[in-house]
Amino acid sequence: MTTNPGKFNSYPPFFRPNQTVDHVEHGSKSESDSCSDLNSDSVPVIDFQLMKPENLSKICKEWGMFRLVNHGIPVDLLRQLHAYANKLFSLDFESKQALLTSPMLYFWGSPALTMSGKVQQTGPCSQNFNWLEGLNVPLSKMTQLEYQDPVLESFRSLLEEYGNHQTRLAKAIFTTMAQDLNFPPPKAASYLSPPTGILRVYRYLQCPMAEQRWGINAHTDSSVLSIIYQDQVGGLQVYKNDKWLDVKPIQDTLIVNLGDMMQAISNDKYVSVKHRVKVNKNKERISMGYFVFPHENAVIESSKYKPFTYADFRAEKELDLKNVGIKIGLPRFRITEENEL
Ligand SMILES: O=C(O)CCC(=O)C(=O)O
Ligand SMILES: [Fe+2]
Repeated sequence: MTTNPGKFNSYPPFFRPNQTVDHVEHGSKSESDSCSDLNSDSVPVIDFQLMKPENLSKICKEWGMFRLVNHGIPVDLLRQLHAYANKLFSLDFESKQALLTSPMLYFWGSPALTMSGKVQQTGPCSQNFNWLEGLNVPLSKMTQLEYQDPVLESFRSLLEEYGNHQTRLAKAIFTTMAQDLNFPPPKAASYLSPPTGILRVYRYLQCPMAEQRWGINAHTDSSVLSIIYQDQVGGLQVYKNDKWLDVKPIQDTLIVNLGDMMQAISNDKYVSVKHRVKVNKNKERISMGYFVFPHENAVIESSKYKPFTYADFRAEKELDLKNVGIKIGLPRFRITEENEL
């Protein structure tokens, strides 16, 4: 493999090849790697222009995810965003730390951030690091600032445009789901709150021991909906029929994942899909995801869960990450016979 010697200056020191040699022997991926017989072409596809409750219903119940085509996000916008993300991530690590601060915040090692934007360490062991770096971009704050740096300002304005498209898609998809689930309109309005929308731009780093590390470990998203653009490198997998299935990159398509909040508000009719991201020995991967949540204080009422708000869910998740090292998520709120007694 020929690598540009300066290239690893852009990596957080922990992930530079000479730094990681001594982690090789320790630990391995703990999640089962049995892969699905399903062909990755079996990922369901929804045409945004033809979306109807009856097309979405079965897919949301059985898969909790789908590929979205005909979404109307200009291909040129996706290309430009990818190019800018690549340019910014290629800066020296120290420059990224200095330049990319709140509200467009640079982080690395885990996608789990606290409310104040710190990475939540999930235990003392370096094996728990995810092989990624990212930018956390709260959309509500993107219209209120103007960067002096021209590259950053162009990126900000492209992200704002991308965020507007993603918000348009999320509203339309959620409205169609709300029709399928027969939500009364006021409930539907509190369960999807566009001002909570955030973007996550990730660069998954080249990893010399790709077989032993994860880009992101298996998880479900906490969101109502997540909409992901991935480049052509690949690595995203979803869990279906007890096996892992590759979600093959297909140019200019998006991946929609249903999150935990969607599962809860649908009273478990829909599922929050388990997924993970593999890393690559020779290539970096860029993805740009949008995540949207319920209104913070909207009480989620259903027969399967104790009434709770997204704020309760987030607080519980932060505690579990700190104390148990993993997100427990919905089971914390589910009514079990034990809870009922
Ligand atoms: O990068 C991806 O394709 C998925 C990212 C993801 O699962 C997440 O941020 O929750
Ligand atoms: Fe995810």
